[in-house]
Amino acid sequence: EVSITKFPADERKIIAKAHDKYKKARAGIINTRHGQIHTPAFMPVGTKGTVKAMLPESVQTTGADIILGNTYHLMLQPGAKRVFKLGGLHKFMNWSKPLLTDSGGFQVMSLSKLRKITEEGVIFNSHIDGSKFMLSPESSTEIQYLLGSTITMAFDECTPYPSTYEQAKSSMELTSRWAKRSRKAFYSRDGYGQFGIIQGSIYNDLRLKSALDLIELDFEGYAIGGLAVGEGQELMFKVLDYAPDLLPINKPRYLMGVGKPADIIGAVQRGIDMFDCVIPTRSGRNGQAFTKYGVVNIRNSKYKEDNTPLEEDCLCPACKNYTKAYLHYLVKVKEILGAMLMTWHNLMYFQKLMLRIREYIAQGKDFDFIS
Ligand SMILES: Nc1cc(N)c2c(=O)[nH][nH]c(=O)c2c1
Ligand SMILES: [Zn+2]
Repeated sequence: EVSITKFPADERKIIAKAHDKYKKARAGIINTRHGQIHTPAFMPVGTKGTVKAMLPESVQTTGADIILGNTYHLMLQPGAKRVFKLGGLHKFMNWSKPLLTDSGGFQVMSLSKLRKITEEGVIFNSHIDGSKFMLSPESSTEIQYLLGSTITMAFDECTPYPSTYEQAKSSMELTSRWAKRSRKAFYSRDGYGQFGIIQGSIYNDLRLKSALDLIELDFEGYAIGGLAVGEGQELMFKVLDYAPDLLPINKPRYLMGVGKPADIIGAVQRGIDMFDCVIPTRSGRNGQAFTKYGVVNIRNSKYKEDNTPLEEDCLCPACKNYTKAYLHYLVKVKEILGAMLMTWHNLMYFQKLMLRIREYIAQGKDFDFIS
């Protein structure tokens, strides 16, 4: 069963003693068929069955307990049936720990050129060769089963921002109907779980209705969708000031697509347990390193003769064995090693941040740090 195991009662009392602002923060363990997930957790994005520029064993050294795979990409290439025949995504990509796959709906809307939303599902043309596909609650759930996902996401419609109340209402109602069909199509097994995704945009009554609809389906966990879609941090936090409280306290809460360190800290303070974002990997490949001194744009010429590491106390290979001057050079000349080292550092930075947050919560200490 995918369940969140909270700290023993006396440690919970410590958390409760923490400053009000932190009272909703919680640290725990999600137990799954592929191992434990220590929360709050950050999931590196492994879009096409690989965390770009990283070996899976390198991802493991950063401290990641779980990575995310994208159903849309994997269903197009190499195809879910082929991955199943080859032993599933864990074996295919040599990652034995938990895997969460998204439902594919979000990426269909952002990547495929031609698509049509119907009650049945989304009909779309592959962005690769234009061939026609249909993604529905049933087919998305089956594809994720064939991939062997530890945590399957229900098929939803991500309500765009901004949306009128009426638009958000009808989109949320579609997500509720699709959630019911996704839940029916899910093959329930010990140690595997399916998460529902609540919508409702910035409207609290719609968020409540969405939560009530999905709680009825008794998912193993719940995601908050429709955020990190351009609304900005202030509005996102305004929704997070109440939305996590609408969800079962004993089940994991996953904020999709978030985010920068400050976003993560603010969301943990509001009761979120899980995160995924391309920022550490994508920005690493683009030459941006997250450090305790702030973001370092390594392409800046001021680093071309800087013989110091990105962070003197970081244990990643980039910091242990190389200098900013070398990273500057590699990224400038577009050497693959540059992308590898910058990605490795950023993933290590994000996992260190999550580890520190978990420690501070367990000790009932305030954690406003973002370094
Ligand atoms: N920011 C977001 C990122 C995401 N991957 C998703 C998603 O996959 N589904 N639904 C969502 O609402 C959503 C929001
Ligand atoms: Zn480092």
